[in-house]
Amino acid sequence: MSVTDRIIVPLDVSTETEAVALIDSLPQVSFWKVGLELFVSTGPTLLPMLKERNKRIFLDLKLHDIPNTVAGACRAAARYGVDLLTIHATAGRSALKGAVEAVREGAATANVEPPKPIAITVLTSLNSRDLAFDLKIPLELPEYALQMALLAQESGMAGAVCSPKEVAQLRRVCGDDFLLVCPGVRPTWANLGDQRRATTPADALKAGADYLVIGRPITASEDPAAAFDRICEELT
Ligand SMILES: O=C(O)c1cc(=O)[nH]c(=O)n1[C@@H]1O[C@H](COP(=O)(O)O)[C@@H](O)[C@H]1O
Repeated sequence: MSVTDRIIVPLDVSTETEAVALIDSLPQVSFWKVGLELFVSTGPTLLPMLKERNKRIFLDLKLHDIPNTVAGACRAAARYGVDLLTIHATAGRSALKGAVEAVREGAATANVEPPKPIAITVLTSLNSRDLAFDLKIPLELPEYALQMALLAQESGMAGAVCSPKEVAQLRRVCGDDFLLVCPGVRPTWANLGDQRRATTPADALKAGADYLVIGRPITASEDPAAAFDRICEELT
């Protein structure tokens, strides 16, 4: 897979017009993420357009609820024919196992390929202090991220979303077939924003990430296409 195809760009905007403008300005992007801001604002309206343009779609709904509700949402999301779908690992084993089953059922009713269900381990906006003092989790952050990834793997999930700081360890323990998607990625020339456990794109790929999610360094740039190309050049 080329470096270009390993970068997922999030459509973190709130209108269809802004989303289409971004997609038009970045024809070289093959994998787009539709997340909470756009989905809550516009629903699934952008998905058919992305599919018509042969783009892959990461539907990042970060589902976190009781098993019955997660399964219902997974069944519905799978009908859109998207490629990746996120569920929080902390929804628990039953919800994760149910999600795996539900995406197959939903996709079958729409006669499309099921999305790969992937689990959020620990959001990249959190640091060790947040985990210990606010969330009261008595494990070191990398160990907790690993345990969440293992829970996802045992539940039959296709992969996990993790920080590039933890990806090497997850790759070592979970093996090569477990999909690892890393947001919280920053070129040296970009602002960190609210990301707390970031590395450069090169370090994230070297450490074993399959895909990188890179947003604002590209989308908030005055010239998104130039920023995207610069990241690809730095990776080759
Ligand atoms: O699931 C995600 O994609 C995600 C998980 C996570 O732990 N951290 C994280 O930043 N993300 C998403 O990745 C994108 C990062 O965007 P930037 O910080 O602008 O590069 C956003 O769309 C987030 O919703």
